[in-house]
Amino acid sequence: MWWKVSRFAAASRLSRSTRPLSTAIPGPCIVHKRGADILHDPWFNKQDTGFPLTERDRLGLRGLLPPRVISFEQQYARFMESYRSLEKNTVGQPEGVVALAKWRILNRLHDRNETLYYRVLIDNIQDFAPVIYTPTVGLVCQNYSGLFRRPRGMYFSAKDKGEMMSMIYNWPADQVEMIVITDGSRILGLGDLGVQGIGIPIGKLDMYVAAAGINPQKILPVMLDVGTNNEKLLKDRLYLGLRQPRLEGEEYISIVDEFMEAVHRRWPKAIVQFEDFQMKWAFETLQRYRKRFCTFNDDIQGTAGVALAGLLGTVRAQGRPLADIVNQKIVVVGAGSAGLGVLSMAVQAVLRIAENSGAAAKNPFFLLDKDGLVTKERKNLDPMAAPFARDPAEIEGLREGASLLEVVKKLKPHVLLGLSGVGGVFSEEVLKAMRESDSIKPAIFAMSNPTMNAECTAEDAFKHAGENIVFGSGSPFKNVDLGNGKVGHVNQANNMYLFPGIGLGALLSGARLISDGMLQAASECLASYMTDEDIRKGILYPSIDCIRDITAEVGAAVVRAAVAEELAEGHCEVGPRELLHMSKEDTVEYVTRNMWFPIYSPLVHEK
Ligand SMILES: NC(=O)c1ccc[n+]([C@@H]2O[C@H](COP(=O)([O-])OP(=O)(O)OC[C@H]3O[C@@H](n4cnc5c(N)ncnc54)[C@H](O)[C@@H]3O)[C@@H](O)[C@H]2O)c1
Ligand SMILES: O=C(O)C[C@H](O)C(=O)O
Ligand SMILES: [Mg+2]
Repeated sequence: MWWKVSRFAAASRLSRSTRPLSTAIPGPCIVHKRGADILHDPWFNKQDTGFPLTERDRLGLRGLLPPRVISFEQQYARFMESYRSLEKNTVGQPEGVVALAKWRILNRLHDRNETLYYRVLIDNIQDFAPVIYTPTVGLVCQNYSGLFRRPRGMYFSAKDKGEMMSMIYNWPADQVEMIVITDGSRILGLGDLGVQGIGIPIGKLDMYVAAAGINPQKILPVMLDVGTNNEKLLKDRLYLGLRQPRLEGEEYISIVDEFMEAVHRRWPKAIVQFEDFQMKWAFETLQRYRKRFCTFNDDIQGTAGVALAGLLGTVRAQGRPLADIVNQKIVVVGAGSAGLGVLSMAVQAVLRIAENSGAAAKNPFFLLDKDGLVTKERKNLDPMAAPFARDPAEIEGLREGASLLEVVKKLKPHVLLGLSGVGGVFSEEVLKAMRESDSIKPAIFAMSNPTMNAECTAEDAFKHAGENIVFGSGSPFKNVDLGNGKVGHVNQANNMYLFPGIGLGALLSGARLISDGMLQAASECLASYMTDEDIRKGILYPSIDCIRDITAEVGAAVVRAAVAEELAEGHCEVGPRELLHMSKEDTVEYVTRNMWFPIYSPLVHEK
C-alpha cells in the first residue's frame, strides 16, 4: 500500500508515530454549504470524484459529478504520477523554470483540494518543502504579481486604516489559531518585495500544517501592505500592492497596532508570528507586543534557537563537553535581525553553561556587518549591535572594520556563521583560511536565503575549507560527494526546525505570551535531539523527513516550559491543572494527539 512505504513513516526516528492509524474512522466534519459551493471550496472538496454516493445524496451533489467514485489513494497516485512526469519532462530546462512549474502544479492542487495537498506534502516533505518553502518561495514572491490567480490569506493596507476591526470579520473561518504576518520589507535576502511578500506567510503556514499539524482551516496568512520602497515594483504596471513609498514612524506603527488589536478582538488565543520585517520594525514590534499578545518574531527568535542548537552541536562534534563553548571562537557575519537575534540568545546560553559548569565566562563571539568587524570604536554604532561590539583592547591585532578575511586569518575561528543575506561572502580565500581553524572540525553555516544569497555553496565549503568541516545552510543543498565513498553532510540550518513547534507549543499550552524560557526550551530540545553518533558524523539537525516528530518534541518542551513558568492557561478541554500533571511523555503524547492529519472526513450538512 502506498502509505505503508511512505518515507515519512520509514524515516521516523521515534517508534511513536505522529500518523494516526490508517484503520481509524475519521470523525464527521460539519459543513454549512451544499451542492456546487462544496465543490468550489478546497477545505471540503474531495477532488470532486472522491465524494461517495451517499455523501453526494446528502449534500446535493448528485448529477453534478461524473458517476465513478475515485478513492483517495487513487487520487494521490494520480497526482504523484503527474508530478513525476512533470519532473521528467522538464529535465534540462533552466532551474527557475522547473522550480516554478513544480510550484504551479502544487499550488493548483492547494487551490482545489487542501486534504490531498497536505497529504502529499507531508508524505513527500523532503521533495516538496523546497518548492512550497525556501528557496522556491523566494522566486514566487519575486514573480507574485504575474503569477497571481487567486488570493490566499488576508491583505490589510495603509488604505484600510480605521476599518480593520470590521475587516477581520470578513475571514470565513470562525476559529483561527495561527497567523503569520509580513510587511514584505525584507523577504529572505531579496529585500523589499512589498505586497508580493505574501508568499512567505503562505509558505510558513504550509510548514505549520505539514510539521505541526495545525488544521489548515485555522491558519491565516497576512500581508500588511504599507507601500514599498522598491523602485522596480513601483514602476511595474502589474504590481498588485499599494504604489506608494512605505509608511514610516507613527503612521506605520499605528497600522500594525490596529491589526494586532483587531486580531486579538476576534481571536484572542491566536498566535501571531512576525516574519521578514526589516530589522528596525522587527525589533520594535517584538518589544511592543511580546508582553501583550501571544507573539514571536521568527527571524529573531526562531533563527536564534536553531543557530544555538547548531553551535552546541559543533562543540559536541569536536568531542568536547558543552562547557567548552566558552573556549570557541565564533564569527557571526551579519548584524541584522537574524544575526543579533542569534547573538542575544547565544550569549545568554553561554553565560548559563559557564555558570552551571563553573567555567570562567568568556565571550566567544565576534560580529561583522557590511562595514567589517564591529568594535566599540565604530562610529554611529547601532545600539542594537552595541552589546556585541568587541573592545579593541581584547582583540589584539584586529582593528575596527577588519575584513572577514583578516578576521578569519587572525582568529582561526571554530565557527563561521553567515546571516548577511549576501551570496558568496564566504569567498574561496575565506574558506581556505578556515583550514587553519583551531577546531578539529571547523563549522561553516551559510544561513542566508534563498540559495543564491547563501554565503557559500556546500560544494565550495567542502572543497576549499576541507573535508572535515561541519556544514549548514539555510536553503537546502545536496550532500557533497567527497570521493572514495565519503560524503560531506549538508545540514539545513533553517528556522523551520523550530517555529512550528514554538507556535504549536504556545497554542496547546494556552500561554498568554511566549517567554524567553519557552524559546530556550525549544532550542535545547532541538540541540539534544541528535545522538552523539550522528553529531560525530556532522549531522546536527534531524532529517526533514522527521519534521513532525521533532516538532512534537519541541512543542512538548514549549508546553512544559510554559507550565513551569505558570503561563499556561490550557487549551480547549485541557486545563492548566491537567497540563501540570502531565509527564514529559504525556505531554509529547498530548501534542501529537492534537496534530491534524489529512484524511477525507464524512461531511455532514448543517444549516
Ligand atoms: N536560515 C534561517 O533560518 C534564517 C533565518 C532568518 C534569516 N535568514 C537569512 O539571513 C539573512 C539576513 O536576514 P536579516 O533579517 O538579519 O537581514 P538584515 O537586513 O536585518 O541584516 C543583514 C546584515 O548583514 C550585514 N551585511 C550586509 N552585507 C554584508 C557583508 N558583505 N559582510 C558582512 N555583513 C554584511 C548588514 O550590515 C546587516 O547587518 C537573509 O538572507 C535571511 O534570509 C536565515
Ligand atoms: O524563510 C526561511 O527559509 C528562513 C528565514 O525565516 C528567512 O527569513 O530566511
Ligand atoms: Mg524569515
